[in-house]
Amino acid sequence: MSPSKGSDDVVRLESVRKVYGNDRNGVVALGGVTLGMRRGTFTAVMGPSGSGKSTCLHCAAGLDRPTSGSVVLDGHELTGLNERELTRLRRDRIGFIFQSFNLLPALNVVENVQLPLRLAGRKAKRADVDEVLARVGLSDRKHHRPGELSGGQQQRVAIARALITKPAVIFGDEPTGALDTRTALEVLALMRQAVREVGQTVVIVTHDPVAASHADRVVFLADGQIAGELHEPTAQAVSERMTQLGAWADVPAGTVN
Ligand SMILES: Nc1ncnc2c1ncn2[C@@H]1O[C@H](COP(=O)(O)OP(=O)(O)OP(=O)(O)O)[C@@H](O)[C@H]1O
Repeated sequence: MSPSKGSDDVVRLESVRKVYGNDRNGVVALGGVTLGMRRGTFTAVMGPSGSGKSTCLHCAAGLDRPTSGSVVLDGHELTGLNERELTRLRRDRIGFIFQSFNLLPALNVVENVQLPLRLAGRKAKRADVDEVLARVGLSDRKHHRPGELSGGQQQRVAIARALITKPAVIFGDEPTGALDTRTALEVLALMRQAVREVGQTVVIVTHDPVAASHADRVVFLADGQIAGELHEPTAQAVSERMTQLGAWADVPAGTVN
């Protein structure tokens, strides 16, 4: 396969290797991955359990450091940055969406959305907050706390919180993993909309072929290596590729969409 190349890449991993533990009994989570994500595209990373998906996402987002290789995000080489510089880069240029939403329970919706800007010492303009909340369909829930919202609504707050900083990339680690099918589709549609309407770059890890079919491209990992990719994927094609990779071997029949 030929990973995408070129200056349009907003994230680029070059020969990224990640070994957990020491040289003798280490686990090779990534064995030299080269991969680019173009600006304004939606990429899903898939692969069997333990294939290195989360490690790949974490290295790309500066949450984990590669053992060797290079990661360039929005023109910045991450591997040379110290912890403080990495923290600032994550705060200013990256949005995160997690399976478990990660909202602060004591803050209401508006305050949760404003949080990344506050942490950066920037003023969150009310009009900007209103705009992102309208975009995710939560204009009527501004003063609710997370505990008063459904799972789908909480994830929409997390998307609004990720969008408010206008990050170079939004990374999602199983962003629909805790949602029912219909709610997951709404959340995926919102991410798709952010890509289409404001040119947002989105990269998610998912186990779900239906979720992956919303992406422009699916990148498959197996044993810490790129094992192929699909463009304009259908859920059926993704599912077949996962079967070829032996992804469902340990899953009881009928539990995969
Ligand atoms: N902190 C760690 N210490 C040691 N080994 C780790 C650590 N994190 C991940 N690994 C190992 O690295 C490999 C890749 O893990 P990773 O979590 O990236 O896979 P994954 O594809 O995201 O898996 P899953 O789909 O099950 O979440 C696995 O063998 C895992 O056990």
